[in-house]
Amino acid sequence: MSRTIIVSNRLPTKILRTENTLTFQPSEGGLATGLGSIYRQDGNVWVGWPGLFVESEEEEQHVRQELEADSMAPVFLTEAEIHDFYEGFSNSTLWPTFHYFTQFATYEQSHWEAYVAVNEKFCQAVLEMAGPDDTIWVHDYQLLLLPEMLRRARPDCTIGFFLHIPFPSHELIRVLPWRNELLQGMLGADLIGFHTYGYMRHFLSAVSQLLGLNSQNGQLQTPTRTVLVDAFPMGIDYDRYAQAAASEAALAHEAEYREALRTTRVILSIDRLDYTKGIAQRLRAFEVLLQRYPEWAERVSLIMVVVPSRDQVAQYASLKEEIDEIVGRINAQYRTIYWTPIHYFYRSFPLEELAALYRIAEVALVTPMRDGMNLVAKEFIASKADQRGVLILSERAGAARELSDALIINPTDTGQLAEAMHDALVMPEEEQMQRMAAMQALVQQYNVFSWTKLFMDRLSYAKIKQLTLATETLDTSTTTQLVTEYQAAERRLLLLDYDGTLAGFNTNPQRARPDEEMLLLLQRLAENPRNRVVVISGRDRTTLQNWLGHLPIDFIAEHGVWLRRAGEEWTLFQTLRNDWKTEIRPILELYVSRTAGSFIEDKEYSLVWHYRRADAELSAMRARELVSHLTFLASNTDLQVMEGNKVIEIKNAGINKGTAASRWVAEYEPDFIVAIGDDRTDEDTFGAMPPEAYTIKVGSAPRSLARFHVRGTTDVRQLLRKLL
Ligand SMILES: O=P(O)(O)OC[C@H]1O[C@H](O[C@H]2O[C@H](CO)[C@@H](O)[C@H](O)[C@H]2O)[C@H](O)[C@@H](O)[C@@H]1O
Ligand SMILES: O=c1ccn([C@@H]2O[C@H](COP(=O)(O)OP(=O)(O)O)[C@@H](O)[C@H]2O)c(=O)[nH]1
Repeated sequence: MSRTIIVSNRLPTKILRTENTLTFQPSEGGLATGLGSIYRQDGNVWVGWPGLFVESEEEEQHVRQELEADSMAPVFLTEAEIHDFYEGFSNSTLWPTFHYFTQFATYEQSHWEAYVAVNEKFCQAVLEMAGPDDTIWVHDYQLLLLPEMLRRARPDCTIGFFLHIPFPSHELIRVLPWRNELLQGMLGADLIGFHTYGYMRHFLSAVSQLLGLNSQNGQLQTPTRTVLVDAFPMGIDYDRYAQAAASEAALAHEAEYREALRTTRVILSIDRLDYTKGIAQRLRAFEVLLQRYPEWAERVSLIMVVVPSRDQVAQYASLKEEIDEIVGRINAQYRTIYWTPIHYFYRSFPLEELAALYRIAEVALVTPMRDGMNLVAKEFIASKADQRGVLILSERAGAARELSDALIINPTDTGQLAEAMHDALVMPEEEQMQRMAAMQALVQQYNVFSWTKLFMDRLSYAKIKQLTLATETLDTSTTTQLVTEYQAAERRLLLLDYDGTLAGFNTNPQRARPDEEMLLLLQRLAENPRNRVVVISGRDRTTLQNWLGHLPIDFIAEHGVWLRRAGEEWTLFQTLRNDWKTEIRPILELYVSRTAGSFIEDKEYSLVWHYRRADAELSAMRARELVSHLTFLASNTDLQVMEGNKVIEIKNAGINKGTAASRWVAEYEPDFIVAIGDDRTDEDTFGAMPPEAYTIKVGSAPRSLARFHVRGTTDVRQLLRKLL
């Protein structure tokens, strides 16, 4: 039976050692609490770290058995690994960078090496248990390399990846020395999910700017596969929190707290200790509230739960000291015999006590500087059976994209936050209920179960999409078949595109000169009297002549405008005009001046706007604009607009690589054809070939007319070598 293997750094159960006994208890943190409700279904299993350093093999065995009985498989980490991988790379490099706190980020090579090694450790653990039909669902920033590692070991397996923290602007990602490896690691997945569309947009932009990979509607083309990218705002187990809040135990705790607090009204804040959560700023805002509105003294208290977290990381330890200091100062200044302004707890609470806190609070303060989602906000909403209560929510929490009925604030604006607290305390009940009802409907419907289903459905869709889009890979057996047919044939035609096929791309096209090996390969292939080798390119004839003209090969240049048979003169495909250039060139010049890095190539019978060196997003936008502008001008003329790989070309209509290549097929009457190309313009060649021809697309091949695809220029070289 197929099942889902959830993989995250932390398991939903953590194990504590007190003297000689081990205690198993629920982990804190949104990932563990959120997914805690789903992993036990359908034979699923959760792979992760149990938070314990085992001291003997027997202990390891015992822990493994206990966890296995509850559908978990532990990955044990050593103290050194936790230091370098968890506290180091995960929480001192990635966490601050992804939350826009680069001033706290460190860049240690040894931490990176530990990160790679621990991701490999997780990879081994997953591979040991994953069957061919299992779905692997990798979670979060601690395991960014894992999808690609798994993909290398199991090319066909189904892998989903979800990032629980923000994905920041490309400007922050580019600071990381290991940025490309991290992005490549994520791209091993079939589906990559984020909490919000904003994070998804940043990711696609980073992938485009740093790896040069394009996407359309969240569909990303890597050299080998189509990867889907989408936004899935995570929900909570609504009923669990609603039921906990209605439980006898929660009511009893609430009664206790009420008795102790007497008539004091309650503002609540609950977070892990983290500088991203805006705890210090929130305390200052509470102080501003007491200064601006002295009438709240003795009438309102802040109950603040801070759950210990990552306290071995220096920034967390100093934040703890800062919070202690601010709480001490405010309490010392405002406290009376009858009233404590801030009730501060530095520990975690069991579910029923948390539920009682959610119940008793009239206002919840969720005011992070940055937060992937924030589940506390949603748990507060689920706990409010009587719909009274106000949520104050930071605009920089992922949850703010959904919970627009909260009072949305900028967490750095302490004045605004203090006013929001006042507004919340005086908000009429009717308005509270209206806002709360709307948020409850949303949080109840988009819960963690619907979130999981949506993700899993989309992951299946990603797999189907890959199958329908992909052309067949030119694997060992099809290559053997190709070579066998080639060897048996008498009249072979080899149509080879140049850029992206024979040669790799260079940001300066004039630098993509042929290397010695390519020249030798073409020479030797063309020397065989049974072969006709044609380089079929969009390049101008002068460049092709200079680079390859001494070889005994044929040429189709400028996408079919100029033709040359080996040893003969260049001829035009048909009579052409180029008087149109005077009108079109100024338009292209306008786009060059508006798009830094782009330039014009003036060929004999065409004009080309190149944008490979320009900013990816800006030039993609300009390219759309230019195509529609040129297409409008070209209508009712004999001109055509062609889109290639980061180029837009305008030229005489009716001529393309396909029409030119057909002339070779008709004249030469080959009994074997191989046509290789990487570009939109090579599709014309593929489309013009008879069905038995070996048409090969270089790179991933959504909607290609080619029968096969290979990954890149290295594979092309290998294939040509095999033909010799
Ligand atoms: O495992 P820890 O180092 O103790 O940290 C706890 C978790 O913190 C982060 O939670 C995130 O996930 C939540 C659910 O999606 C989300 O609401 C929150 O905004 C995130 O910060 C972290 O991403 C997890 O990996 C940690 O386990
Ligand atoms: O004493 C506590 C306080 C909080 N939490 C839980 O910790 C999670 C915090 O998740 P959130 O998404 O708000 O932030 P994260 O800590 O993951 O960054 C929530 O589910 C809380 O219920 C907990 O288990 N024990």
